[in-house]
Amino acid sequence: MSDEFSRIAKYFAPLAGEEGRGLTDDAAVLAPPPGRELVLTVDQMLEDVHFLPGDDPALIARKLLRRNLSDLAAMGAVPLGYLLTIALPDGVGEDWLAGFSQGLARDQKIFNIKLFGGDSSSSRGKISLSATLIGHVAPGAALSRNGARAGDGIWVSGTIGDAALGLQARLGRLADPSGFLTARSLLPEPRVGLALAGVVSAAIDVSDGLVQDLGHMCKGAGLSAVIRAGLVPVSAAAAAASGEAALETRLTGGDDYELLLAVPPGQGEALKAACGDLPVTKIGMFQAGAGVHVLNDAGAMMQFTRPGWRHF
Ligand SMILES: Nc1ncnc2c1ncn2[C@@H]1O[C@H](COP(=O)(O)OP(=O)(O)OP(=O)(O)O)[C@@H](O)[C@H]1O
Ligand SMILES: Cc1ncc(C[n+]2csc(CCOP(=O)(O)O)c2C)c(N)n1
Ligand SMILES: [Mg+2]
Ligand SMILES: [Mg+2]
Ligand SMILES: [Mg+2]
Repeated sequence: MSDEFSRIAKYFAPLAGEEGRGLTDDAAVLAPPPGRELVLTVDQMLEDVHFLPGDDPALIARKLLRRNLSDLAAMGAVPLGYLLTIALPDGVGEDWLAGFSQGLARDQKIFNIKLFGGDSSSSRGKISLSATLIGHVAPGAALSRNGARAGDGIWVSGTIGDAALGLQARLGRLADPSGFLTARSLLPEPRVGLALAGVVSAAIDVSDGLVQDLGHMCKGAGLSAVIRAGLVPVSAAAAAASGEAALETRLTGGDDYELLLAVPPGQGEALKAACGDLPVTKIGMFQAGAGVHVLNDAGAMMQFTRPGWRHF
């Protein structure tokens, strides 16, 4: 395999914006857009934790960016660019790097972001990646996950549970004849670009699992949430994987990268207008109290083994 510096020059320098100085300096220099605040977020992707050995490197690259773009979406931020860190074990070849950098290039175009810089290291174990995304918002306009108020509706974008079922399919535990669930697991759709400021009182992206991430909103606001499992939007492919276990996987499995929103009464139509073609669905309400209460179709409280993904 080529060495660190030839890899940077060959695969990463062509992706860099001018802030990255051709990836030939000690750091990047970024002029924030005039009158805007910067929003910074970082998420990692580790082999065997976030992706499977042998997964397509282009899709790994794109999911790495998209997991972070989803956090910018949850903040209501416009993406600018990113820093990339990679640690590769010996054995990872040119093909992998070529595919990985092509994946980055593809999503850089789609989301209008540039590479600012990063760090490269060797790993004695598995592949380790992280991206630090930088975005911007109007001063004071960043959304918060902690701003829900009692009486706000709980709304969610898109469909929930596809990626968690898709991972089960990729592990050979579930049939996915259309490939839809697998695709949702490999390539999430971050909901960037929605004008949610002034419409929602809180926002979070669903990464760990709907129930757990809703729990963060509740804790941050000092409130409880009541949702109906039967209202949580489900894709046709996910609906085909019916049963109690599939429902629990959908509500707690994570990797959705959909937005969970607190929406004041009377703002539902404004939310739909802000989301355009992206479907948004009301699944419950915030109220006084603590914790997340999930009701089944009979109105009984559901219990789950765990509310979502938690690293040990
Ligand atoms: N090691 C760390 N050092 C400093 N801050 C951290 C660390 N890990 C998490 N945080 C901070 O804790 C908060 C919650 O992080 P968390 O990673 O759970 O959020 P998330 O990225 O939305 O979720 P996910 O990682 O599941 O996508 C964020 O403000 C994040 O910056
Ligand atoms: C191989 C493999 N096993 C499990 C999962 C599921 N998974 C891993 S971490 C995580 C939460 C978000 O990550 P983090 O909290 O680190 O940001 C989820 C849902 C996967 N995607 N791939
Ligand atoms: Mg995180
Ligand atoms: Mg998040
Ligand atoms: Mg995240």
